[in-house]
Amino acid sequence: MRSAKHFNYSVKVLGRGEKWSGGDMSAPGGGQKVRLLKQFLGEMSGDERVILFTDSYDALFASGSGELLKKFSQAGHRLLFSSETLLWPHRLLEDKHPHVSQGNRFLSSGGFIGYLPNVKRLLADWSGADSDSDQLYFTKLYINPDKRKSINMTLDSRCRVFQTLHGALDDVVLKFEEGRVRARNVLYDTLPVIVHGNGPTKLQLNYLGNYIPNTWTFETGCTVCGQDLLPLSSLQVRPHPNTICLHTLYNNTHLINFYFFRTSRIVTIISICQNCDYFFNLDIEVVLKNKDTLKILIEQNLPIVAPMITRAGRLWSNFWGALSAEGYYARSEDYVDIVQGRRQGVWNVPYVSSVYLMRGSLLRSELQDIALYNSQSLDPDMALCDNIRNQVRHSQSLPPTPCTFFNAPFPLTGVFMYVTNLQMFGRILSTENIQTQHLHNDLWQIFQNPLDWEERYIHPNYSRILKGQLMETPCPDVYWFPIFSDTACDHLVEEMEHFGKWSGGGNKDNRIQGGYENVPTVDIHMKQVGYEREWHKFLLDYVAPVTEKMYPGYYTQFELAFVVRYKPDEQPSLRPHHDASTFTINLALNHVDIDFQGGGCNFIRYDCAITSPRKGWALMHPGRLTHYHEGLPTTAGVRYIAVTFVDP
Ligand SMILES: O=C(O)CCC(=O)C(=O)O
Ligand SMILES: [Fe+2]
Repeated sequence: MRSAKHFNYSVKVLGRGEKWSGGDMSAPGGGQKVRLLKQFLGEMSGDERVILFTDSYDALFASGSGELLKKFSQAGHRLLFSSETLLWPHRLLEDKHPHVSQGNRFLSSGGFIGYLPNVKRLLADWSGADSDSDQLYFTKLYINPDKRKSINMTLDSRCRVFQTLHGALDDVVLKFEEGRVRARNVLYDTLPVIVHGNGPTKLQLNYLGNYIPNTWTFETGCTVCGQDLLPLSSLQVRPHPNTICLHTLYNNTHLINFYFFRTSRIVTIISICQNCDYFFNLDIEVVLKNKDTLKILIEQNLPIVAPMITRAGRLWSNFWGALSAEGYYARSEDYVDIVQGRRQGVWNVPYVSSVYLMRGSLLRSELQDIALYNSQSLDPDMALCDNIRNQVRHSQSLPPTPCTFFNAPFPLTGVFMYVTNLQMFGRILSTENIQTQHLHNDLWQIFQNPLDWEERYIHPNYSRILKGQLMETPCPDVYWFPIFSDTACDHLVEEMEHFGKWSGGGNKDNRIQGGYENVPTVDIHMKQVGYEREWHKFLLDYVAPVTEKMYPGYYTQFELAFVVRYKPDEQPSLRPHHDASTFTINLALNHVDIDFQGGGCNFIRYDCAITSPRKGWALMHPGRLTHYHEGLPTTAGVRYIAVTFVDP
């Protein structure tokens, strides 16, 4: 309808509101269309009147009536039929088909254009049942030389007017023209006027419909995305729509619950959605960054719409642009452009997951009687989309229009699913290799979900350091900069306390090479809690850029990293010493005056002490020779630091 309106076709829909009894594509049928058309044309007169008939729910217009009539007249016959590559329902009739010099040899009943008297002649002999095959009826007339001649019919073999997609998927591509898009048949080098997604090609038609005739073009972007919006202000009955959110937002500490939530959703959705306006599904692996997401989705006013979210820096997203023959993921030609935002719009796609808004009314009508997430063979998300694609969408009633064009109903219209990338909405977490054995498992997520890790654990002012701001030099060649967030400090301390195997602070230490520690502290090595790889990654990604600024030429290859605990009644201080390092990173994990009294690091040669260490800030200083140093006594509370010896 959108494409018809675009070209100002006036549309008469035949059989609207009537029960369809013409079959469901699983077997020959369609006779109802012929009966309806014959009935309708009975009252019509005019020898030079041209009638275009097309199937309706799976067709779209790529050009206007001027081109249509011109091509019809060029065909040199009074009735022009759509053609297709496949012969059905009776393959034995093949020999009877006239040969064509180029193009499809077989008739397709889904579309034709002709003068009224010829169309009437075509329909004159019909006395079949609604469930009889229209395809067979028309085909028999066509292969009968006398009938063919008297009706003066021919086939549009090279798809100049009608493009059927079944059997021709590889031959039809999008052709972008200035401000408009057409389909191009690359086999016959033609630009069809009507594209018909006959047979199992509905998803391909949806794909083409995302562009044709001007839905999205390079010049205009999306031209329909702002149409038929539902302003939130129009929802006046209740101040807030009765949206149901089954899943909590990712809270960073309970990644693993994702699995639990997934199964619970399948059970609860059916019982909970009795009278909601919308069903909003939000899986636990979704990180929404756009606080207007729900508003935007509601306003988009579509049966099912998902905000596009992606895995940071990857091509992974929560939609598929195409399906493979087996119903699994396939990459559409535009997938990468959509994921990377080079094409922005609201896209009709065969699969969405993780986060989407569904109209509540859908659950009470089209989707009422099905177990949404159930399937014999598919996982719950795929089952949902499969079920949705295969449901009937009750079309909205259209105003009556003058009848120059005909159209027929069909049963399986499918509920459309859309994904919008008009705005940035958020990300999907990677849920692979989730560690569960630690107290703060998210600390370990630096590899899997680096962006989320950074947001949570890196100091908000860290980026200013890289811009050359905020760096302090409290003592000669000692640099001081923010790096860890409060949460990072807390989690690391809590993780260590949870682990609990603090060293005794004695010289004997079989955790290190040689088994002897010259300057022992009460500590736990990163390695002991399985955090060595992650700590190294943290050093590489966040410390090395600072190091390379201050001490150029040194890579961060750490020898030893550990968390030290100072307590008045345990080990309160550390005697003057050199570190076993070229330089050292000394990261304060808690607050002086709040968590402890005293403490700090004193550089003896310079008589320079940092006595007010800041939580989350790191000291970076040479380890030997010039920077002989000591840990000052902690007089109350507990002081924690994370120390890394770097020795490239
Ligand atoms: O207490 C401090 O800040 C100094 C710690 C230290 O020098 C070390 O652990 O090697
Ligand atoms: Fe030291």
